[in-house]
Amino acid sequence: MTHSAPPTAVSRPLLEVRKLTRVLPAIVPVTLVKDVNFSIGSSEFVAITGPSGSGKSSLLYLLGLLDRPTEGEVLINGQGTHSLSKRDLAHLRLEKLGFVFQFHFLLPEFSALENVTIPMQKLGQLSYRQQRERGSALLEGLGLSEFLHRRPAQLSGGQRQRVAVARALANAPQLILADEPTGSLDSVATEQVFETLASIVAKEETTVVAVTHDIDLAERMQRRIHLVDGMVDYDRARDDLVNS
Ligand SMILES: Nc1ncnc2c1ncn2[C@@H]1O[C@H](COP(=O)(O)OP(=O)(O)OP(=O)(O)O)[C@@H](O)[C@H]1O
Repeated sequence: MTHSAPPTAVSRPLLEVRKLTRVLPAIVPVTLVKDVNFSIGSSEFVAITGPSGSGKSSLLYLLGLLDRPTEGEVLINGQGTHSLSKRDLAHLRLEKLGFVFQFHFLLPEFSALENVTIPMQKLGQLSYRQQRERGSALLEGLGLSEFLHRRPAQLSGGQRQRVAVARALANAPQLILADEPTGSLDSVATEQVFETLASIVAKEETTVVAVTHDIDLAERMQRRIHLVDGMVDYDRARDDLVNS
């Protein structure tokens, strides 16, 4: 049920989903996501919330083009994605999307800086020197200038997750998708990572969509899409923004 209108009507939204449905085939099919519709514009900070098993991660995987819907589609900058090949989807992900997961998934044998340059190497648009410069600037911008050459094991949990955020920003994505980005962190590191994501939205003109169980964090984001049983229960702007 929709309790109030989404905050912005955008003519050509960054991300749009129409009648998005994902059913797992089985003797008794499992519906992960059902008839989900919304649009998300630039520089939005959106929480996806809902009870355990409500389909939050499944929805995020569909938004990130890591899984394909059974029905409906995901549009990025107004372009449909359903007919793209695996290779085209991979390129679109590399160029337009950044991912942050609950666990950092940094490569342990590489330094923070090397981890951040990996997506740039894959995209192949910058020289080695440019990659190092951009990687250093991203890490410095996230308060990690002293840790460029440290390996993940030499960093705290919050520092590792901020390196993962810098890696997600490597190719200047329009959209960052985060699945429980603070789920494995203590309260101090949670605050650092949250502030990092908020600053990206404010400064980089990047949209962040984050699945979270943390209702206090969700209420500090600009918009909340709440799922129940794979469906949108409500999609609303933060109250103080609605009333401002
Ligand atoms: N591969 C699978 N096979 C069978 N059921 C699955 C599969 N993947 C997900 N599910 C089920 O689909 C539902 C939605 O899962 P999903 O992980 O998207 O929910 P969630 O809201 O992210 O949950 P949580 O908050 O616990 O991480 C759950 O009931 C889950 O058990």
